[in-house]
Amino acid sequence: RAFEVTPGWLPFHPAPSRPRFALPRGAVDAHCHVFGPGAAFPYAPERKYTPCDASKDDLFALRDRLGFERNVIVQATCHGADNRALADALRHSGGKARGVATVRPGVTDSELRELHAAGVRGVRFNFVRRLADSTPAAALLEIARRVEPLGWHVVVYLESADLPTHRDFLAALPTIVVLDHMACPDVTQPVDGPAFESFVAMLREHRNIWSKVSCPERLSVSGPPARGGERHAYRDVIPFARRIVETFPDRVLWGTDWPHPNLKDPMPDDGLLVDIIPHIAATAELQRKMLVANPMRLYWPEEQR
Ligand SMILES: O=C(O)/C=C(\C=C(/O)C(=O)O)C(=O)O
Repeated sequence: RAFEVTPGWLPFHPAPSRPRFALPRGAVDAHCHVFGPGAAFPYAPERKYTPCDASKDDLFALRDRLGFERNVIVQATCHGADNRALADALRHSGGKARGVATVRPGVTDSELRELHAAGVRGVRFNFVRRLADSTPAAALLEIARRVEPLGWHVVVYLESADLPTHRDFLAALPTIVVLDHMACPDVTQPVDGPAFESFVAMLREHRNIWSKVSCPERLSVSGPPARGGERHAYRDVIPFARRIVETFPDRVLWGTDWPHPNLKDPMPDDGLLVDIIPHIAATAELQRKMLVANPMRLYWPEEQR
């Protein structure tokens, strides 16, 4: 069955460069997705966009090209709560990928066990207005309570303007909570201004709340490097990510966000995104925590190094 790709959809970069930054051994790309292929894994009828296909083989080829060893594959909203494409990618990863699924309130215990057996270790709640569905907070809390005994955590995608609205909900979650992309701060504001201070204060107050420091390309106003410009870019985002990495070194994760859903021009070179890492995690120790120790503790606890 052919799916009409959303007009203006940007496909992922066809030939990412090899990063100059050498990732530490065991590095994990802790935020990426697989899309379809739609012919085998149909996109959800309730989706808000229709992407171009981005298969597990494409993802694993990118992993090897960039120098990662493992992936955490996050269910994308275009597949709704149909986690078949995700589970298929996990099962074909040779144990090198774990997943974060989307489930609905009616999910059965056996479906949760099946997802766990495939390698799922968390659920995702999406409050970003253009992506969100209408599941009530009480139902999401119930899902969190049901997955906690499995050792799963909750990934939450929301925007900083909505943080006050969801603060109590986040505080009530009984699991580790991982906020996507630092809850999308407004990087035109000061990094020590009131808005980002309240984000930092929340992580300080709740030791179970972690943050991904990914997606500068989504958050940046200053944008990518000029053609042939310096390799590291998104200068306006770096101070925000750096502050979170240095303040909470044991509670940060990093991901490519490949294949970069809903990104407007220009599609980033994933190799260049990796080259930003030393600018947000300035020491080998901070890099090792963010890229290896933290994701291993959360997704492969049984392999604790
Ligand atoms: O992939 C991201 O982290 C960001 C986006 C989309 C999704 O995560 C999704 O559809 O699941 C977005 O901002 O549109």
